[in-house]
Amino acid sequence: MAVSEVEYHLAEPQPVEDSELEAWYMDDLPADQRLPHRLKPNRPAGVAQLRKLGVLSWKLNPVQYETDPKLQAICKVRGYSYQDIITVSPEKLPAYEQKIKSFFEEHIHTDEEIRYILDGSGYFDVRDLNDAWIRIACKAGDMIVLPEGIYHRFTLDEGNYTKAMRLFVGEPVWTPYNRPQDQHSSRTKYVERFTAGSIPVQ
Ligand SMILES: CSCCC(=O)/C(O)=C/O
Ligand SMILES: [Fe+2]
Repeated sequence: MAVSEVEYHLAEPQPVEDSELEAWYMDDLPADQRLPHRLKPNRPAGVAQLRKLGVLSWKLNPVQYETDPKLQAICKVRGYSYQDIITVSPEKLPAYEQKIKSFFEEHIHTDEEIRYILDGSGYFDVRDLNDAWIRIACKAGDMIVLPEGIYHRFTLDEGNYTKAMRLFVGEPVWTPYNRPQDQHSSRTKYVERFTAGSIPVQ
């Protein structure tokens, strides 16, 4: 079905100037992965910077996720035809220890990673173009898209609980390809799209 102008408008990612998403450069101390790992002093990473890495974000109302016209417009415009809900917590996630370990292994995917936090919170870490870690704090209402080929990982924070919608174009493929993947076609495509001088693609 054709996308209307209203739907295009609703589906636009958060303008960088009024985004509430908080992100910062990480220290590399070997403490619990669920701690914030902020540098001292803190070095924030703005949404404008995340956009240059191809990371998109929206602020949605998680209370109305089943009927939200904005979420519906994003799905229509971007072709997200698949949705499911995952609860990440020691009590609710089968094979919790194994899964949490694999989420935190640095990896890429052959497609976008699209997550909408419905409840709780957690951290998505992404590598910037100089290979430094940026930690993105996601809480209820935050929807983010990590582009194909970006090195990333996920951890719960100290709240130990997140409930997230996973979205996908077509049949989902969750396979992580752990680093190093520098010759993988998804990685080389990412590097070509986002290295300095290139124009970020939405
Ligand atoms: C909050 S969803 C769990 C993390 C995940 O699905 C993933 O693929 C991390 O890279
Ligand atoms: Fe992932």
